[in-house]
Amino acid sequence: MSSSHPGSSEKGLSRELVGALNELARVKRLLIALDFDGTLAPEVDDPEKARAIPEARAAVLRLLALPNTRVAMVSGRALESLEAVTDLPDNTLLVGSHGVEIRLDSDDDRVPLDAAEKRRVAALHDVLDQVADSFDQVWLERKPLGFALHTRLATEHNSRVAHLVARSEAQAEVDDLKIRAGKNVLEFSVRSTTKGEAVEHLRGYTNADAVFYAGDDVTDEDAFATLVPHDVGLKSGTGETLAAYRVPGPQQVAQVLALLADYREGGLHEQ
Ligand SMILES: O=P(O)(O)OC[C@H]1O[C@H](O[C@H]2O[C@H](CO)[C@@H](O)[C@H](O)[C@H]2O)[C@H](O)[C@@H](O)[C@@H]1O
Repeated sequence: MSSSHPGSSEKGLSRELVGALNELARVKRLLIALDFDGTLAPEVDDPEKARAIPEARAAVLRLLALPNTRVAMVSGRALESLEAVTDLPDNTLLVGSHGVEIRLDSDDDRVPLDAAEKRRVAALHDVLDQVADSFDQVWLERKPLGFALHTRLATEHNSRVAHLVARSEAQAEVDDLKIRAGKNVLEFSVRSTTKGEAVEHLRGYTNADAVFYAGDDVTDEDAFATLVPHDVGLKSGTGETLAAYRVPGPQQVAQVLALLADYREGGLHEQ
């Protein structure tokens, strides 16, 4: 099948990836699960200003309109932040805080914080707030169950030391923390859900026959690890990965999604 939608093409994509997308598009029920930052949206200094590139947004909207096709955003962001930056229709499934917060078709699945978790979040805040205050251009993003210590604009030295200090002081004060290193960020959570568990949950919820997952960061590897033959994993950018396919960044992720939409629309036309 060749591409038919204006703007979408197979150019520059490997033959293997194009073949895998063509196969994937033929399954009855398809789940397309997507990381946001670094995958659909280029990285920017202010997380609130991140937006999907127009081509990625257009492809996601096409996929959302297709029958038997569900689209999920799976992010480390707090759900509220993810809703704001993605600004997608209500039929988009949303997973925030690396799987802790989930918005499905009806009421969300968020598990409220118990008293002990609230105390641990407060203790974590006290420690990390002090660390952030001690370093130039290091700041703290609050999430329902933890914090992200951002060091994007700090010097390499300050970033490294801030991460080391934050990690050791947080672990000394708060038990059983989940700590994740991401791109210019160190994330702390009092619950340890992963994107892998989130994708498994979504696979069951949508009764998907196959899953497409795209992501760029270390935390996306938990999701890639859950993929089975017939699924397709796409790594955006550099770094080690379990994904079978790789593209340089959001522009090519958008191209892949547009092609998948082409193939899926074509297949449904034929039915
Ligand atoms: O799982 P993701 O959707 O990739 O979210 C991971 C983190 O993304 C955000 O931080 C990253 O993107 C920012 C905007 O481009 C950038 O300024 C920062 O350096 C990156 O680490 C978000 O702020 C975090 O909460 C997410 O966990």
